[in-house]
Amino acid sequence: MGNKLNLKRTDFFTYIELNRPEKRNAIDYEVIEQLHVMLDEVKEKQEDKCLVITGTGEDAFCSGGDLSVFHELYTKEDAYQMLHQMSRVLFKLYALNIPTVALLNGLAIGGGAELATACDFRLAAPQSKIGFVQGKLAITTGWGGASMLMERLRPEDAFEMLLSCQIYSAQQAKELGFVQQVLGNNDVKTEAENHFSAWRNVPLQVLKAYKQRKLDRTNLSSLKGRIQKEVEECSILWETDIHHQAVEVFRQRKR
Ligand SMILES: CC[C@@H](C(=O)O)C(=O)SCCNC(=O)CCNC(=O)[C@H](O)C(C)(C)COP(=O)(O)OP(=O)(O)OC[C@H]1O[C@@H](n2cnc3c(N)ncnc32)[C@H](O)[C@@H]1OP(=O)(O)O
Repeated sequence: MGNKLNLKRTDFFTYIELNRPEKRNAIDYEVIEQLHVMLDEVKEKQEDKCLVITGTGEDAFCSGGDLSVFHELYTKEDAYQMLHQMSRVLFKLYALNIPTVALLNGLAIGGGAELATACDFRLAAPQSKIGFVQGKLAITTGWGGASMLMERLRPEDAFEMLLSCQIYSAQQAKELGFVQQVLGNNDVKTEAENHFSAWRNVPLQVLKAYKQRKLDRTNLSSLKGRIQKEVEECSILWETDIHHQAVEVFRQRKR
């Protein structure tokens, strides 16, 4: 079996690619652990200029937590451990010292939408769809995505996206300000690299300085506290029968 995550570098872009297309790039424990390691590597490596998070294939960017594994988490204490670990990954990504891009090559669902929210920019292939569907599973965003979404969008639009649990087209997500650009039909990485071509000539120290100015707009310790509350709230909901039943419906749907 291949790697569940790939780290690749071109002359300008550093890619972290989720590589579990058979599970719509769902995130399990190993992926969480590898994301921690890779983000530390990117932060410490002095030459990386722009981090792009994407998924393998054309179906999915990321379908959120791996329900074939996480359905075994039954109590709030069990759920907390996993949710807390992944919320730390997303905070690390949010606060990374270089610009970050979520390249939506397909569906970004549940925790996949949270992962996209942690990035500075979201570019979407035309077939992409985005949904904070957690409410349909009788939980809330458990990785800190709601707090980050409130920072990224007008609070009313963020609130609407979260409450509706709706799956939005790339174009609808652009209208809400979640997606900055819907890409054309060519290879998604080529499209994204063309979109950011003007950045190539900008010195790394300038890119890093502007990223810092962007981060300065957010009180990061306050954001961390809000994310912590989100993790705790989701852990409590995770324990309920209604959540376990909803996950079971998903797991049994093809049997
Ligand atoms: C845990 C944290 C929490 C958070 O904080 O946000 C979450 O992320 S909860 C998880 C939220 N995600 C979901 O509820 C998505 C569940 N998946 C789907 O709704 C659909 O699979 C899809 C993503 C809309 C794609 O639909 P479709 O294109 O029709 O493909 P399939 O449904 O046939 O899926 C193909 C294959 O992938 C497996 N799969 C998909 N998503 C997950 C997942 N999240 N976890 C584990 N496995 C997943 C799916 O089971 C299929 O495999 P087979 O059954 O073996 O064919």
